[in-house]
Amino acid sequence: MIQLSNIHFIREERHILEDVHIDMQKGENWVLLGRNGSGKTTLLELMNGYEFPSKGKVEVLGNRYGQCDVREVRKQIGYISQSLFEKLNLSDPVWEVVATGEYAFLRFYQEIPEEVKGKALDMLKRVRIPHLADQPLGTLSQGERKKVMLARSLMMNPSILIMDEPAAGLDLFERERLLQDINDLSKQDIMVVYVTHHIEEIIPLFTHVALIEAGKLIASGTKKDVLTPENLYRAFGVKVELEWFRDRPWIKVLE
Ligand SMILES: Nc1ncnc2c1ncn2[C@@H]1O[C@H](COP(=O)(O)OP(=O)(O)OP(=O)(O)O)[C@@H](O)[C@H]1O
Repeated sequence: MIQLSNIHFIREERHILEDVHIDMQKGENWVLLGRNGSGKTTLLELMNGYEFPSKGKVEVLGNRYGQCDVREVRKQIGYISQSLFEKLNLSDPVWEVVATGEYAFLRFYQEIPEEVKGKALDMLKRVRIPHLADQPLGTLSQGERKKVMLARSLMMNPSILIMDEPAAGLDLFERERLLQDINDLSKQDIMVVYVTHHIEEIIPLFTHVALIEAGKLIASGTKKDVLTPENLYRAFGVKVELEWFRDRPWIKVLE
């Protein structure tokens, strides 16, 4: 569903990505894991067609970027990021913010059809915040805001859902509630691509991990193959021990 081949991304004489290959197949859900500034968000921008590689090939849902209308491909991709959140209007009621996802608008300037409103309310039920439907977006907690983004991105029934550090800034309770909603996506026919630097966010939904350091791929493949103390040391420069509990990896720092 997403193929990145021989990707190089050079800006201002800096090699930000170097010879990256990742092949994401249907039925898989991926985590891109790596330190701050390793190139994770840049990879997401390439998948969305907001950036183009200096060299290499990006193919998404059978469309080769550069030879297709990227806007058409984007209609099948949900993207959750802080920069998108910042474009939303904090005074709009939550249900309306969710409803805008149906058309990939940022705001409505005309009446919203009843069926779209109904669908938005259903999405809010799905992420367990139906009681917040009429509240202005700006009054919500950080965790609730992330759930609104998730509900909004599901409105257009995407084939791929890309999330850039959705759990950043959440406390343990809020993080686990959000991760539970994301894990529930396993019931749906949707590929999830998730960026984080926190290993414990690799919930059972995720099947594969790409580990990246300074723009280079250290390893990519099934999570049990990639998440070894050796690979994590290469990516994070910290010696760790790793333990699997309920199909989630937990780490102990050794030094
Ligand atoms: N258009 C650009 N021009 C110059 N430098 C860029 C550009 N885009 C990204 N970079 C640089 O590339 C590096 C990788 O950035 P990126 O945002 O992809 O990292 P990241 O792994 O997502 O980091 P974080 O976890 O901190 O969000 C950073 O050092 C960033 O400053």
